[in-house]
Amino acid sequence: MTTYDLVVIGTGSGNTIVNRRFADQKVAIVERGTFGGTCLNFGCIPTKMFVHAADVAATPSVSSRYGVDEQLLDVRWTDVRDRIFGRIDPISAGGSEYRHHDANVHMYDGTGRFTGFKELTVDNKDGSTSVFSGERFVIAAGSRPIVPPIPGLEETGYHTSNTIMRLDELPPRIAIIGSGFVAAEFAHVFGAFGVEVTIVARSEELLRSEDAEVAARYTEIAQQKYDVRLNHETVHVARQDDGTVLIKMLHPDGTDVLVVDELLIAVGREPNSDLLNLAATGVDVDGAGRVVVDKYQQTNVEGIYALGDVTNPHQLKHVANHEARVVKHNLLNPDDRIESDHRFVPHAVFSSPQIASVGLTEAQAQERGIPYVTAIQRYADIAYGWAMEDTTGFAKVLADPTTAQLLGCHIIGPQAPTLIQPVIQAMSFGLDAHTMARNQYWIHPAMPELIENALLKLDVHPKN
Ligand SMILES: Cc1cc2nc3c(=O)[nH]c(=O)nc-3n(C[C@H](O)[C@H](O)[C@H](O)COP(=O)(O)OP(=O)(O)OC[C@H]3O[C@@H](n4cnc5c(N)ncnc54)[C@H](O)[C@@H]3O)c2cc1C
Ligand SMILES: NC(=O)c1ccc[n+]([C@@H]2O[C@H](COP(=O)([O-])OP(=O)(O)OC[C@H]3O[C@@H](n4cnc5c(N)ncnc54)[C@H](O)[C@@H]3O)[C@@H](O)[C@H]2O)c1
Repeated sequence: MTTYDLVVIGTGSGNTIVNRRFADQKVAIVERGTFGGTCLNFGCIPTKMFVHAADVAATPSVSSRYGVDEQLLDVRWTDVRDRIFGRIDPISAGGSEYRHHDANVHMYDGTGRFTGFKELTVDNKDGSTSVFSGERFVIAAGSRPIVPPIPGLEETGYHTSNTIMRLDELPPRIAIIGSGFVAAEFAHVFGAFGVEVTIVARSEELLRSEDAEVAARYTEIAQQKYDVRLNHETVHVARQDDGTVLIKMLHPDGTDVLVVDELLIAVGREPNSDLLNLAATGVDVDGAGRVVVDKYQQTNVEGIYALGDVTNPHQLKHVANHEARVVKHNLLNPDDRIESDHRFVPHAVFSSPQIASVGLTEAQAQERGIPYVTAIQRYADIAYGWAMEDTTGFAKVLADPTTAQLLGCHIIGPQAPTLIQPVIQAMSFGLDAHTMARNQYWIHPAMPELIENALLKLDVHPKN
């Protein structure tokens, strides 16, 4: 049986590990789906390309406020779609091609599963089976959309984020079941393109894992743009004779029905660990199916590392990339390993409006008994936000009252994912709010004044 020095399962962030520094090693890479993984093919990149097109499509709806009258004439969906995938698909194909001709790498196109200690069997797409072993492994198998057990769903047919971006035409109406990242981003995309969007949420609020004030503000704004059904549990779906989809929902006051043309399921993602038969090699998973790793990203089996959505609860590309860098270093420097850093993991939702967050929410600070003060700065009260006539956006910061160390930041409004970056930097390097606000210039009248003013408002009293 062939033994590889290194076996990587999954070509998302896992693929970034194998570079020239592994040229003297015999490497196997295994991929069951589209080369390049979720972010490139089904996630971050195409969604943000659609979001950008949606932002452009949405401008006429607000431009008159500035004395500029614009009209949205048409959204040529197939052109939008084909421009995006016309740019993405060749990157995936090129990556695959490169790996298939990589001198020290054997690329397996198939599904891998462990069949013994450090032994992998791959069911190749061409119908053949390969069995080999590895000295060391990287499990980078990612996650997949959860499909809830709603009666009628399988027979009716539905989309997930894997398929929705490749629709043949824009539907007149779409229902999105779920109320998290995917729901918020696709509601913006389809809403801006003129589709009637209904969000069906089990919870009483959208984006409920955000800071409460941000979630409340987003929900309020979403209710003005879309048909938002809160506290609605979908109990049945069915395809009608005319091809439309009938959705039946239960809510606290009774039942509700909805008829749409397409259905998007967006209720979270589950790790792909169950495809790997990890018990055969003795790797532990937790109750949520995540591969358990230590601070070096190593599993309980020496030489088997894991990274990304298959192991961490964040399910974000920048986290998968960070972990891939840690794993790469530790594979190359087994006697001088480094630890991954999950202290301040930020995220952004590219919805309308945009949202970004890092650190503790107020509810989390309260639950953990951490003393904090907060300050809120509205976009409307800083020069650029005022110029834009933004009326709904704000930044909220949390800090320790005695040390002024930043504990969290939550922003809803224009440029939120960019505005939050200096706060992530300050938290990562221990820069306190007081020093951050006062000991540097803030360009006037640029949007980061939102952060400067929020920091200045904090009632903090550092001793030095
Ligand atoms: C719609 C959407 C939008 C997103 N937007 C963002 C964003 O804006 N910013 C952000 O930070 N994150 C975003 N994410 C999350 C981000 O895409 C993921 O966190 C990231 O791609 C995870 O990388 P990974 O390497 O862990 O897994 P993946 O990229 O999923 O790679 C895993 C690979 O392993 C393969 N595989 C699985 N099992 C096996 C097996 N048994 N054998 C062989 N191969 C296998 C899979 O086919 C897959 O290609 C988004 C996700 C979605 C769905
Ligand atoms: N901008 C980004 O970084 C970005 C964008 C998209 C996706 N992602 C990643 O992908 C992951 C998956 O996104 P997502 O939106 O599918 O998940 P999510 O975890 O963000 O939200 C899922 C929502 O669905 C609700 N839900 C669960 N079961 C339900 C059911 N049966 N019926 C109705 N609602 C139900 C949950 O309460 C939750 O609010 C995210 O957690 C995120 O990590 C990131």
